[in-house]
Amino acid sequence: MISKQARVLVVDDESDVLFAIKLLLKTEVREVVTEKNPENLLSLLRQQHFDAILLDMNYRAGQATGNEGFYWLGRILEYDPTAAVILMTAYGDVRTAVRSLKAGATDFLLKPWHNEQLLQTLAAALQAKPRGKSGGPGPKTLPASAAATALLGQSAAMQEVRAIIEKVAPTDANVLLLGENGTGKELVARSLHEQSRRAARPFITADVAALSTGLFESELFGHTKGAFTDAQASRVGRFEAATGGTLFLDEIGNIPLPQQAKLLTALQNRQVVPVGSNVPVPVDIRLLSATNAPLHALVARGAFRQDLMYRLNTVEITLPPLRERDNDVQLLAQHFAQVYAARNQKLAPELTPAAVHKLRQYGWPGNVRELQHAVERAIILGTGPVLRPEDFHFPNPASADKAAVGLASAENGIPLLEVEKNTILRAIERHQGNLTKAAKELGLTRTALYRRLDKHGI
Ligand SMILES: Nc1ncnc2c1ncn2[C@@H]1O[C@H](COP(=O)(O)OP(=O)(O)OP(=O)(O)O)[C@@H](O)[C@H]1O
Repeated sequence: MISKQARVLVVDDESDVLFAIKLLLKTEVREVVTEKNPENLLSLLRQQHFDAILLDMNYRAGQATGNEGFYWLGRILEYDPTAAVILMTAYGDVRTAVRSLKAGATDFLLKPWHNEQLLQTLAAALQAKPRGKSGGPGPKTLPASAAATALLGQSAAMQEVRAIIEKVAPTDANVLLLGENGTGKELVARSLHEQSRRAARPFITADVAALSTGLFESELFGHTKGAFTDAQASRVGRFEAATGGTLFLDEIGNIPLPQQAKLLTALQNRQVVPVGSNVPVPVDIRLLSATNAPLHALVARGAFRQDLMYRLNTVEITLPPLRERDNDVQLLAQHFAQVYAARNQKLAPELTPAAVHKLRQYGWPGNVRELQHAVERAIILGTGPVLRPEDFHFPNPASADKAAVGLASAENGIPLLEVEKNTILRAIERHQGNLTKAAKELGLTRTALYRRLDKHGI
C-alpha cells in the first residue's frame, strides 16, 4: 500500500501524462507535484523533499534513446543518492530496463501503464527506500555527494573567496553573496553550509524574486489549513523547514519594499507567523542570501531597505566575473570537459592551445554557467580526441570582445545610456553607497555625479 504521507514528483514533457498521473495519485498520496521541464528538477529537489520521483526518459520529439532520462537520473542521484526514482518510457525494452536499474533507478515503468501496475511500482519503490519523515518542504540533510561540488579556481580572487569561506563557514554569521549571474553564488552558499556546524541539517533555498506577492508569505512563513482558497492543508514554510540548518534566499535584491519589511520582521524576531495563524513559530536558521543586483546602489536610491541589508550582510562576499579570472577559464573548462565526457561515455578530450586562447579571450557574460554549457555542447557535438576553437560557438559574437562585456556587464547590446547608468551603479556599489568616493573613481565632481543620478533616475 502507498503511504498516504508520500510526496511524489512526476517529470514528463507531456501534459496529458502529468494530468493522468496526478489524477490517479491524488487520492493515494499526500502531494503530487508535476513538472514538464527536467531543467527545473534540481531546483525542485532543493526546495522540497520527495519520497519518490517518476521520471520520463525522453524529452525531445523523435528521441527514444532514453539518454536524457539517464542524464537526469544521474543528476538526481548525484544530489541525493537515496532518491527513489522510477524511470518511465514508451520505448522500453529489457536492455533499457536493465541499464536504468544499473544506473541506480529504483524501478522501471513502461508507457502506456496500467494504473494498478503504476500504484504497485510506486508502493514498492516507497518501501524499498524508506526515507526521512514526509511533510514540509524537504527538511532533510544535504547528501554527501552534493558536498563534493568543489569551488574551483586558482585566481587570486577565488583563493581569497575560499579563504573567507573557511573563516566564516563555522560561524553563524549571515552572509550576503554578490556577483553577476553564473559566478557561483549558490555554490558558495552550499560550501558555507557544508563547512558549517549545521551541515547535517537542511539546506533550504528560496528564489524570492520568483515568488509573487501572494505567495511570498505562505512560501516563506507557511500557512494554516483554509488560510486561503487553495490551502487545503497546513504547510510549513521555508524558514521553518530550514530550522537547525541554513536558509538561502536567492535574488534578494528584487523583492518589493513591503516584502522586505516582512522579511526584516521575521529576521529581527527570529520567528515567523504562518499565514492564517496568529501563533508565532520560533526559527533557528543561518541566513545566506545572494543577488546580482547592485544592492548598495539600491539602498542609496531607497529601493532596498538599509536596515534589512545590514541584517543580511554581516559578511559580504563578492564573486568576480569570469572575464576577470583568466587563469580560471582553462581550469574550469578542463574540469567541465572531464565531467561531461564521463557523462556521455566519452574519453575526456584535451583542449588545444588555440581553443584555450579563444575561451580566455571571450567575455563570458553568463560567467561559469555559460562556460559549463559551452563545454557541454562541445563535448556532445565534438568528434575528435581534442577540443579545437571551432568546437566552441558563442551565441553573441559581441561578447568575444571582453572589454565591451566588462563595460556592458551581463547584458548584451545594451544602449550607451544604460551602460553609463550601470557603470555609475557599479561604482556606487563598490564604494558601498559613498557618493564622494564613487564620483572620484568615475572622474566626476560630486555635482556632476548628482546630475547623472538625476538623469538616470537613480
Ligand atoms: N568556481 C567554480 N567551480 C566549479 N563550478 C562552478 C564554479 N562557479 C560556478 N560553478 C558552476 O557554475 C554554475 C552556476 O553557478 P551558480 O548557480 O552557483 O551561480 P550563481 O551566481 O548562483 O548564478 P545565478 O545568479 O544565475 O543564480 C553551477 O553549475 C556551478 O556548479
